[in-house]
Amino acid sequence: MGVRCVAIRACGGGKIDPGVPRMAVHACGAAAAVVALLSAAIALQWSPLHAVLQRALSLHTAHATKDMENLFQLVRNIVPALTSSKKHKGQDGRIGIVGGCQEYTGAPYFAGISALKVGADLTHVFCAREAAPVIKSYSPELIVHPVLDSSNAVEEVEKWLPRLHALVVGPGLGRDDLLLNNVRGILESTKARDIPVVIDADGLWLVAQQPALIHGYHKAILTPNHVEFSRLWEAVLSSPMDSNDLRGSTLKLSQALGNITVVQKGEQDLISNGQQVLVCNQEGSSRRCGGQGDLLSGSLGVMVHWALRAGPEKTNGSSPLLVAAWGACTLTRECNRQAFQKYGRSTTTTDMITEVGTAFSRLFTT
Ligand SMILES: NC(=O)C1=CN([C@@H]2O[C@H](COP(=O)(O)OP(=O)(O)OC[C@H]3O[C@@H](n4cnc5c(N)ncnc54)[C@H](O)[C@@H]3O)[C@@H](O)[C@H]2O)[C@@H](O)CC1
Ligand SMILES: Nc1ncnc2c1ncn2[C@@H]1O[C@H](COP(=O)(O)OP(=O)(O)OP(=O)(O)O)[C@@H](O)[C@H]1O
Ligand SMILES: [Mg+2]
Repeated sequence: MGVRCVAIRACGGGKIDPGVPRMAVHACGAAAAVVALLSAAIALQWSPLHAVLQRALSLHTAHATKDMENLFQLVRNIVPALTSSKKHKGQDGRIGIVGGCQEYTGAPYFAGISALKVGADLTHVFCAREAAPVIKSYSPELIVHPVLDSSNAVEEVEKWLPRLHALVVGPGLGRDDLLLNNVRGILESTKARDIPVVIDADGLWLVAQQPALIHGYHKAILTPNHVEFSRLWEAVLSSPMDSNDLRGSTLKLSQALGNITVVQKGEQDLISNGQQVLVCNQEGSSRRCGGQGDLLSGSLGVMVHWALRAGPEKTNGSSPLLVAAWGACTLTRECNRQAFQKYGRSTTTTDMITEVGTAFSRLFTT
């Protein structure tokens, strides 16, 4: 806005004319714009308006900084301490990942290993038969169940559900009808047991086909990327999306889905439960390799368990799901930043996962 006013001044007028076309403004020339920028800066520096703006901006910055500090503290509050000798295996998280098919084996691996690296004790991957040996070969850390395309898939997963603290549904699931139908049954069972669920990737495809499946389930978090968000919007809202108001859109989508938590990933991650919107703009990088969303959904699976277990005193009355989502977004972006510093253009999601430990300590360990 400031630059635009300045450029209009350079055209000879002292008044701001909102009707001046941008092209006309640009035609004034770069040199004039530079002179104008300098003179406007000097003029503003001396005006009382400058003082008011300065104060408003610093107040805004102070509030934003304070909010940010608070959010970091809330995430720290939910992280389980590693000081007790009375811990048993599984206590800090038994997380299920539902995904993995013939085409996609990397995504469920990324989600599962990220959950472990963040601090879960056990990760179970429920995938299609063909994907299982491949996923197992990536890592001995994951427990892999080749059940998702079997005729009794829902029963097979139900056997494990009572032992799981959270489910991440969708990474590398694909869009095969048989698999999607089984996942529908698994989601119904998960809701009936009140288990928190993170829905990502092709799990969101399923939700876009059948929003009622998740509508109003308060332990659900959806993590759409840009395209997945638009798809969900079209499925549940009749009005066109305002792409200039992404915060408002995230809030509205959450409301339309019965106030479930929505994380719209992008240049900034926008997180809403239909009542408030949190923004995560932790520095990342411009490297947009595939799999970063899987790192996010796997991390979120653990953090949502921690946040719900910690209870509202630890999150200071804020929604535990919002706190968990903000924590997982911040962590993912920090992993991206750290990996990019080391590997630049060749950064891949595997490099980001290597950074989870140091990124987590840097952000959330006091
Ligand atoms: N190594 C693997 O196995 C991976 C598998 N993946 C899986 O691949 C399947 C399809 O996932 P997709 O994310 O491709 O979903 P879609 O098939 O819905 O495609 C989304 C498309 O949108 C594009 N896109 C994303 N963000 C955008 C933005 N801000 N602006 C414009 N375009 C944008 C992407 O390039 C992609 O082509 C899922 O099952 C997913 O989990 C991915 O997670 C990536 C890694
Ligand atoms: N333009 C951007 N600038 C900075 N960070 C971004 C940008 N777009 C996405 N991210 C970050 O990358 C992470 C994954 O988001 P992305 O949109 O790539 O998910 P995705 O498409 O589902 O990924 P995946 O390839 O795993 O399916 C999020 O933490 C998000 O904050
Ligand atoms: Mg994705």
